Amino acid sequence: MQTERAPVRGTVERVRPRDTAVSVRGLRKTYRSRGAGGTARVAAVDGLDLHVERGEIFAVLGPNGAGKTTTVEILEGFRDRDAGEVSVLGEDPARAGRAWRARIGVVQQDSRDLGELTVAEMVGATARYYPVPGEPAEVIEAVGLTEHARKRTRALSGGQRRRLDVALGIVGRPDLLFLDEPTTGFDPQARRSFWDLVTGLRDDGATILLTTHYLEEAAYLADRVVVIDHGTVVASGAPDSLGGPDARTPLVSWLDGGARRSLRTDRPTEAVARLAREIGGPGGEIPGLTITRPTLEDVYLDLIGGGRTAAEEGAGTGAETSAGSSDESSEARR
Ligand SMILES: Nc1ncnc2c1ncn2[C@@H]1O[C@H](COP(=O)(O)OP(=O)(O)OP(=O)(O)O)[C@@H](O)[C@H]1O
Repeated sequence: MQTERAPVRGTVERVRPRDTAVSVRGLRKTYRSRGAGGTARVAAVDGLDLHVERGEIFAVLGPNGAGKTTTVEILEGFRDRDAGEVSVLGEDPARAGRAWRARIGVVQQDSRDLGELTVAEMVGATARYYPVPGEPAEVIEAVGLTEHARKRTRALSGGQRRRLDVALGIVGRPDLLFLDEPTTGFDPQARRSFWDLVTGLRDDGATILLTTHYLEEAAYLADRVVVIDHGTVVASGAPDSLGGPDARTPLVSWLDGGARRSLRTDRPTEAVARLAREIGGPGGEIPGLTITRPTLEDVYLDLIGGGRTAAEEGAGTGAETSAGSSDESSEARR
């Protein structure tokens, strides 16, 4: 369990465990689905464990159908589970009451049916459900909808509707905010301001549980990520350490007689110096040299079995590298 230093009166410090926001053990959910061949059972969530600490942004990643939305809906109290222990802000969502719900903010995957109300009316009406809501005009400003505040919600664009969903999710000033693919349809600028908004909420003490297919979003926002596939956890950790240290080993790549060659090494400077001596042109210039460090997306794709092929990495030939006899610990020919 992670700990934080908590100052105690005087000069003595003690170590205390951080609070838990969400705890899940052995979660299971099976659906019946009807198809041409009769009724089949789909294990959407298959023995899932999660631990989210208060005050962190926690991202749940996984391919389509991995079980993310089912899991999140169970945590939100909107879906029953078949088995497993679930605690959200100290309560079981299947039994929690109105006071618990007022502490939870939800932005679901699908936009709500919005109808005739204006943005300002909708946010104002939603605020009244909560004991200590945010100021509607400030919330509308925070999601960048001020100039559309008097517009009827049915007249909003897709990205503007999504921003309104976010406004409705945060207007109750939740302790725990669920964001299920919140930035789908956002333009790049809106996505950036949304990221600032989310980090601001975290800095104000909220816990955020985010599902997203945008890996750069998870890399930017999340304190920790979990990758799930077929309803179970395949990896978890901080975005920059997911998959273990070898997963981020840099790739040095260059052209040799027209063929692209590459070398994985945790000492790229040394490899480049050797290449410059051995195959470098005038001034030691190495043709087509690139050095890349795998991104969260690369690591994710490897974890779920959709990693880059040698061809995608530009190796093509599988030829041995001239630096291939190096003693670099994590060398791999591509
Ligand atoms: N109401 C339902 N009835 C039957 N099967 C369902 C139902 N909801 C989800 N499933 C199935 O359960 C599995 C997990 O679905 P879920 O929506 O939780 O995945 P997801 O990770 O959120 O996917 P996506 O990234 O596409 O949103 C899928 O195989 C899906 O087809």
